Amino acid sequence: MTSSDSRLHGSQSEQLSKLVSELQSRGVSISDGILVEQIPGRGLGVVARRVIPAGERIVQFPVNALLNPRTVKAAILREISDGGPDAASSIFNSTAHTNQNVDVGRQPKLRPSVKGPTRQYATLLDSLSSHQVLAYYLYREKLRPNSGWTAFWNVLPTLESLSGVPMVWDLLDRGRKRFLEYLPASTSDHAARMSNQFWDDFQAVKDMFINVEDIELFTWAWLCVNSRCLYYYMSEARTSNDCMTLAPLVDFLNHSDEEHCSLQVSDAGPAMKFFSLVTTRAYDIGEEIYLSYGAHTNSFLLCEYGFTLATNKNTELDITAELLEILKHGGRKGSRDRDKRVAKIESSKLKFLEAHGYLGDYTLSVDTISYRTEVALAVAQVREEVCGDQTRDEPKARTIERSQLKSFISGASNGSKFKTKSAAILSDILEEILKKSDLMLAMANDNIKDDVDNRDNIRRLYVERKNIACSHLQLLHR
Ligand SMILES: C[S@@+](CC[C@H](N)C(=O)[O-])C[C@H]1O[C@@H](n2cnc3c(N)ncnc32)[C@H](O)[C@@H]1O
Repeated sequence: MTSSDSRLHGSQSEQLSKLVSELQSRGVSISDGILVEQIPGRGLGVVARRVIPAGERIVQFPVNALLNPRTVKAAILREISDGGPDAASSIFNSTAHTNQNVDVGRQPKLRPSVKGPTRQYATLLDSLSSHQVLAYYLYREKLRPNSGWTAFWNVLPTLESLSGVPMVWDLLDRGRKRFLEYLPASTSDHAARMSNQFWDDFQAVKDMFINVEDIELFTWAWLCVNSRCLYYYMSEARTSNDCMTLAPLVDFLNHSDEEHCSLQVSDAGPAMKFFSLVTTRAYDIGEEIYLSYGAHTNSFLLCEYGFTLATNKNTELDITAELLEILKHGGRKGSRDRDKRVAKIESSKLKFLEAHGYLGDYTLSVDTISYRTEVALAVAQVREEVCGDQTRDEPKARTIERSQLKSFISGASNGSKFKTKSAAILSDILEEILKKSDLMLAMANDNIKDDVDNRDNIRRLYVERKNIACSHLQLLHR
């Protein structure tokens, strides 16, 4: 692997060469067919410097050279066992041992290999999520002049170049907080969930370790982990969210909605386990090599990674906010048509949906309506009492309607009874979405003139919403 000096500024190119040497000294094999380049609009990326056939292993890591909870916890514990109690007190808060916030229930089985004085620290580390432990490790190592991974930290994006992520607009502002007002509701909900998770993680890390004060540095570390980790199964993981690994260099691959490469784990016996990046198609010289980060919509990509795709085959229109509004209040004030069609309802409809596992996540793809959405549309049109418990003296019509609804939810009927009204409610929602999208597009154009990248990302979200709304309106009015 070489770096293309012409397109990387001097020090970055030097750091990249150092990173490659560092990786090779850790047993990582890197194909001579790739180079890292600056790609307009995408930061650094990986490019083919010769023809690469499908099936070529372009990077191969011995698994102990990866940066994941298993390897970083082991590194911290090694430091403690080599340095004794002084080393432990230079890492852990003295209150961490007694901290009531440590959720004992979340601890996985202790690794039997961890014995003796480091065992209590292993227990503490195991109480953190993978994201927390990795973000802490990046935070800490970035500050250490003698870190074994300095060359890696030095080629990671700066916090400023991660500022496409809406969570950062809120956290650090820098004149961008106002962009949040232009996001569709489902995207701002996603950004808010991420912010909450970030603050929980920051608190958990501050509670456990000393010297975690610099919010900007922690934001950088947390976002690097969030946007660069790959899926890697570890038996001690509590959930798939814990299966996170950093694989320096592989993390320079940008995302495409097409599959171009795959990640493989091969096991050739003890101490011979490898994590590899393998091409799944051929590449010509100069072609960028991509990895699919998953079947993600632009809204998801923006929130988690800070970019959107000009064309994305994973499009989706999220109407959760609009439909919940109807389920809660029976539509907006002044929409007489809808008031006629949708019964006035209170939260019993939401309770009913929750009890049946259908509360929230209402989406449409270009040509299909998700089943969850169909169920919510059916619930939106029935009378409130239908969603309550059956009473002894209730009218027969209500009992029949409830059983029709339940039979649709359970899949025993096709819900044809609800179709006409569902179409009318959906049509209203989509017309509103078209109007609102036009308004937001105009406002984003007028008010975000100074930040073209963020403006264009926001614009794409509304263009996508409009396209799906139009396609469904055509289907509904056919
Ligand atoms: C795993 S890193 C990929 C390497 C990254 N470009 C860099 O310079 O380090 C993921 C980040 O790359 C950028 N990125 C990835 N795919 C992209 C794409 N298709 N278009 C624009 N930016 C992309 C986003 O900033 C994302 O958060």
